[in-house]
Amino acid sequence: MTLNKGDKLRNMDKRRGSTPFPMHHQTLHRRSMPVDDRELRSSMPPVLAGELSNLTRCTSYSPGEQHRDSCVSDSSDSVISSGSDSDGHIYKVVLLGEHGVGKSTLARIFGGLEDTHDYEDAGNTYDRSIVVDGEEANILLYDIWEQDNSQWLKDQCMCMGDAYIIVYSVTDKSSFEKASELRIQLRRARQSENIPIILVGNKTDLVRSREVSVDEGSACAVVFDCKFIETSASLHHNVRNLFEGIVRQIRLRRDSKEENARRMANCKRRESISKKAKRFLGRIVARKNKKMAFRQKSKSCHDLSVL
Ligand SMILES: Nc1nc2c(ncn2[C@@H]2O[C@H](COP(=O)(O)OP(=O)(O)OP(=O)(O)O)[C@@H](O)[C@H]2O)c(=O)[nH]1
Repeated sequence: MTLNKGDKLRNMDKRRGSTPFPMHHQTLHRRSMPVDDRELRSSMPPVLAGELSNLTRCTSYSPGEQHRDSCVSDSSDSVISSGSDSDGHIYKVVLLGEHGVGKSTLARIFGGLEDTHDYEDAGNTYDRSIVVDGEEANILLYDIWEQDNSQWLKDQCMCMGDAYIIVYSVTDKSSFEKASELRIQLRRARQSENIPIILVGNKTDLVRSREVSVDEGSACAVVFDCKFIETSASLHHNVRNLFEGIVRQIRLRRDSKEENARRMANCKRRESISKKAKRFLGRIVARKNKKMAFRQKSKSCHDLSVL
């Protein structure tokens, strides 16, 4: 039986119900293209307009699906604009990385579509509202990076994000090297900005095929001044921490010190006694280990809740 697009989307809605994200991660709606691309199209070389059409396949919404166009459809929210929605907390997060490292798998988990094999309709931009530290944040996650894209489109990707997730596979050394290159490109493109970036070593479940160690990953993060986490999209390990972490990193840079301190205090209040004890012991051990200055710094790249 052939399903029409509406049926497929309704099915996806059902799958979204089984998302591994916790209940408080409410899905508002999913969009498969950057919001309003008219501005972008008018400013681009004609030959690239077709390329953008492929890139941003537009998906219609199923009738019951909640719409939020009032927040997102005006032209100020085009692909290339960024930062206009900080008050509404719509954060544009862009996935970067070599082919096959797991970007789309991570994105689908985030979008609640991890069970779908209908990649044609899965789209490449996901819009979710998640609650982090007791406050809601809206994330637009762009899974549109392709090595084969034109330089112009790559440049757009480098400019449009409020935050970046650079993914490599721990089973593929060359993807790790590519991740470093991407970090350098990003630094060049956004020189004066302090953009949140998380380096992600994915596919940790493939233990026997590992080519990049945790230490190599964190050392790279320290050198490139970004955060670091290892994930297994297949096992859903650390995926939630990754997306919560990116929200925290954005907030730490965007919001006032007072606001972040208040959040921190709230979090600590909610922390269990065992977590508090762990943190306390961690601090004592770190203080005693004076020779570990580098290690301490590299450890902090694992903590996605601090700068
Ligand atoms: N074992 C394992 N496989 C994974 C993991 N994440 C993704 N994969 C698999 O790796 C393959 C590539 O994953 P994708 O999500 O398509 O990778 P991508 O980075 O989006 O690739 P491109 O679209 O080519 O850029 C797929 O077969 C996934 O099922 C993981 O954590 N563990």
